[in-house]
Amino acid sequence: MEFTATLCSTVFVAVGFFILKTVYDTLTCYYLTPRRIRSVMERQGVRGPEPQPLLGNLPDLSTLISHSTAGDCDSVHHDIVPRLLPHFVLWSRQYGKRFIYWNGIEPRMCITETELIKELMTKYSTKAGKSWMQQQGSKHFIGQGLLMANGQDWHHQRHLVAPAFMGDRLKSYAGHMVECTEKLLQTMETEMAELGNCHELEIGEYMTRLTADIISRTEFDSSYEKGKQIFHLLTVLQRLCAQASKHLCFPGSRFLPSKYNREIKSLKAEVERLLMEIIQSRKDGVEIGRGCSYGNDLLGVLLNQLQNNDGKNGGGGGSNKNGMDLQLIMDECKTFFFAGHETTSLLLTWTVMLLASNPDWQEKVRAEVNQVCGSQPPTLDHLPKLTVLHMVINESLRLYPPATVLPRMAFEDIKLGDLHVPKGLSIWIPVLAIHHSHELWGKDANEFNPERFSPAAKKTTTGGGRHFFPFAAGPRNCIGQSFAMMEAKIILAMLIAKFSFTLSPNYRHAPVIVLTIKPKYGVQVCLKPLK
Ligand code: HEM
Repeated sequence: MEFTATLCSTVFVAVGFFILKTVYDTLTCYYLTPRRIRSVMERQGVRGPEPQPLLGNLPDLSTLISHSTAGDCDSVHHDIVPRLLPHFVLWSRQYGKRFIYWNGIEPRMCITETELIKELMTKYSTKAGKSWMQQQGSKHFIGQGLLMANGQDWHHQRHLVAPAFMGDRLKSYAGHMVECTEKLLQTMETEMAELGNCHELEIGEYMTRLTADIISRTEFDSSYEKGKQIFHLLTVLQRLCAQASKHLCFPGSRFLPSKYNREIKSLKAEVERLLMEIIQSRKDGVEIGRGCSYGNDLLGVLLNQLQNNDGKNGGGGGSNKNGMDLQLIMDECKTFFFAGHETTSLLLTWTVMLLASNPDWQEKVRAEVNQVCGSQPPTLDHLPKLTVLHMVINESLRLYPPATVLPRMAFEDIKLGDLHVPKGLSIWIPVLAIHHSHELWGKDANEFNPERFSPAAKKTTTGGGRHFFPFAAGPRNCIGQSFAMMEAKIILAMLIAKFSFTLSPNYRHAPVIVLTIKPKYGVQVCLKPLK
């Protein structure tokens, strides 16, 4: 009897404690922390629009964006900040260069001062990183890979992955890039021969196909066909995850056996099963002595790195740890595909749009390619000599940076210039607005002028790369930057040597942001084969 009473009172106390803790955590997360952050920032003069309870400034933000992007642009111009970031334009005018707004319950401080941005990116690569909200949004299709990792995990992964993107390893991917581009150009030529000589096509579609092909080949080489199948499933999975807001969403709803959740779960399982098959067959090959290394593709480099790490850590590290690292390798494979193919495809698509509407620059690039490469595809020796092409690519990345904002959440209190940034505050860097700033780039900031990236312009106050962050900066910059630049140069050089192109009258200039900057209706160009 006494025992039962004691048990009841213990359970009662435990349940009471649990309820109190849940109430306290909810109150802290939804009310106390945001209030504390707000008052710390207000004391430093950083203010912003009044937030609504729980929703923050999301309703204002979505109204502003849906108005500004309701129609197409009235001409092909590049003054796109008021269209794509109308909230930035409005709030920076009202509250100054630094302001704070609320994405639901998450406070976000927007900063545009490039000195502060560089300090944040170089000094605080482990003390600031990806927020829980960002990680949740992408965990089904990229998991805990490099892009979403934080702190020491990020540091460990960066160390593991870096050799795959450096020196001779990086150079060895050029052959795949040329091969895949040749195949695509051949397809385009055949299609054009069937349809007559001047042929209109949506170039974005072709560029997406090409960059997906290249990343499948560089990641999986001999297992390339299976790689393509995996990436197809990943694309479906990513689209499905993007629909999350249309489905019933409350704490714990992801555990419900709904049709939506089941579909995500089964696609994810299929992707991981196929990836594991490729990894296992590489490991078997080495273990039975058929090969002495895991291969020269990206996956092979990761598996070799893992083996070297195991060797250094005293061999094996236990099956549990090894199992964990294999999961990490699968996550990295998914991350490279996600981070590496759409961004590059958009860079290529916007560059074609810019060159199609600036025929003089198209001609300059073509003359340079012909002079440097002759009638051959570009080689590694040619690439550094394609300086005009390099300037054009940079200008395209300035006007249409695929990653329009860079988010970083402070995991502890940090000092940024004169600002005290409290733990839990997200810092948002509006790359697009910085790249279009008249103050930083001069009066012609919204014009296409690749000259600003010429070696001579670097010496002027508005030229060069001081305010240029398409690949972020510091230790946590884009690991695939050199890969992407090499790929973009090879593809554009080969395309421009084969075809001349103009913008089709059917092209509607309507950039939109859906994670990255996309042309809403694609980019229709008329291609003409060159002799
Ligand atoms: C034009 C093409 C590309 C652009 C504009 C671009 C841009 C960026 C940016 C801005 C970041 C920083 C994101 C952040 O921290 O919030 C980033 C990170 C990253 N990118 Fe790229 N990227 C491109 C191509 C690639 C390619 C080709 C790959 C791989 C094959 C790649 C892999 C990654 C990875 C793994 C990260 C995470 C790095 C880390 O957190 O340490 N990217 N990229």
